Amino acid sequence: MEYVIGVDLGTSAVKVLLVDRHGVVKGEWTESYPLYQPHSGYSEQRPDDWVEKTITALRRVWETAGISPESVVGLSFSGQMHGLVLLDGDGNVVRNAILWNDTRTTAECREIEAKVGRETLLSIAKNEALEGFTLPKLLWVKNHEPELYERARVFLLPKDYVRFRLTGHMAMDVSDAAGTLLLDIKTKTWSEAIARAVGVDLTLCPPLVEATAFVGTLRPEVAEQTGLPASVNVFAGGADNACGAVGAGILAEGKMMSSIGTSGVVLAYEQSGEKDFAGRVHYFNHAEPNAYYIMGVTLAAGYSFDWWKRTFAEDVPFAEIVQRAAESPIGANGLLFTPYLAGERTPYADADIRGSFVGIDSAQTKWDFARAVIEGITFSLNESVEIIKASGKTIDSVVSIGGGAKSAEWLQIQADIFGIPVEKLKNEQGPGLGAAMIAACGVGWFDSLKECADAFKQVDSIVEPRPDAAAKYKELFAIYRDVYPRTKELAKRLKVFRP
Ligand SMILES: Nc1ncnc2c1ncn2[C@@H]1O[C@H](COP(=O)(O)OP(=O)(O)O)[C@@H](O)[C@H]1O
Ligand SMILES: O=C(CO)[C@@H](O)[C@H](O)COP(=O)(O)O
Repeated sequence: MEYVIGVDLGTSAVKVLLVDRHGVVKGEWTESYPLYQPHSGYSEQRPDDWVEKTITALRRVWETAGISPESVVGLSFSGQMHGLVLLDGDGNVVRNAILWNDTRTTAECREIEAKVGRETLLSIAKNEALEGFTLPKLLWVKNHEPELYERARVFLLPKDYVRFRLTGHMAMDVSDAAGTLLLDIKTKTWSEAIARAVGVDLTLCPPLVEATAFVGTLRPEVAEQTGLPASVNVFAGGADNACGAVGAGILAEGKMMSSIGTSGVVLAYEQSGEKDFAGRVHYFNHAEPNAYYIMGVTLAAGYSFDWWKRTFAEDVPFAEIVQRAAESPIGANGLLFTPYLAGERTPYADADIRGSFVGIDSAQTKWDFARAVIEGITFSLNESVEIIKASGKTIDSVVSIGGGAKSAEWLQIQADIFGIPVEKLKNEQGPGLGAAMIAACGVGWFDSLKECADAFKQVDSIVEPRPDAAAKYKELFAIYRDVYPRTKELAKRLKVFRP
């Protein structure tokens, strides 16, 4: 039997999957690493932690599966998007990576809008200047750490850096480059117009490859450390949401995915790169060549759930929290939560907003608060569902992946709030499965990602929305939507009191 490996470099951990020709996950290994948040709105990681933990996971995944490493024929990647990794001329990291959920770069976003022009930016990069994207981070380093900026010779994104360290191949895949604000989405080339307008030297931008491209094999020392054969075929891989979409079979019009990871994402397939969504949604190149997707992002989805668990129920497993929360009624006995713990992107591009509990009553319990957090995260995702529906797409079902897909109770809440049937997959493994599928196609098991998805994707169940619940959530969603406009100025005034 032959196997492929999918490496998902997430925000909370690197997750490595060993997958056979039938799409069966024969092994998995996860290694976590720290997130550094020295100030409110700051979010950094050490790129060498990613490399160290990925190498450990690559060895443990085949060892614990009890297979011969010689039977691994292909490997690819998915990774957290936008994170800035700056390298010097020797390929050494010059500073910690500034991540996708870091919101320190509001001034740089205004600088990009002033120098490039919002309409020009939207026509080329197809996305608004948002704090989470890479170019604002690059300009922040140029503005605030000029000596580090001077040392930098190239920038990479998280998974591309790990792949560079494992193979020696320096490149960035297009689906991830789409989230930098420097890529011309239609031509899939670095935009000279944007770079020149903001004063960034295009030589900082690495070569571009498609997510499906063969990029080489493992460095001998990496083969030694991982126990994998140096001859393993390595394929570029894609952005985590593009790979999540591949794994969920979002490879045709009308398909939509809901992913509750550290971030929350609602994503829909888009065949054309020529449309104009006026920046209301993210608009990125897909991991499938010459395809695209649109998506809305809740910055603190699983991150809000993590925060609540860490603060109020540290020793209670996630699954038990969700079960206890499900015992609270719809609407959590009159309690609403907004998940703006790290600012927000969709539908409010607001780095200063922070979360709220509204309606706190002395009769409410800890589990009402847990339910309010779960409902608030899902209401936020529903804002993106509504935007995608309003863009004219006909969506007949949504595939749920990530932490929110791990429990029947949260799947039901998604169906009731979205008002759309929710597909639960048998082998839901998030973006890592999409990365494995890229490798499976690359080694010739399938002729296309669509053919692979048809073979690998297995629907376990479809959760239907319950009319009575959906009606109650429609009322609650209207109240939820009133919270942002009524708290955004308060959040700005509270900013001076934040750490
Ligand atoms: N059993 C569970 N039920 C609900 N949510 C969960 C469960 N396990 C983990 N989570 C949530 O899922 C998130 C992790 O999802 P994952 O896709 O692995 O994250 P990432 O890719 O961002 O590292 C965590 O933030 C956590 O809040
Ligand atoms: O910023 C985005 C997408 O624009 C996030 O989706 C990141 O890509 C992080 O993903 P997770 O760690 O939540 O999977």
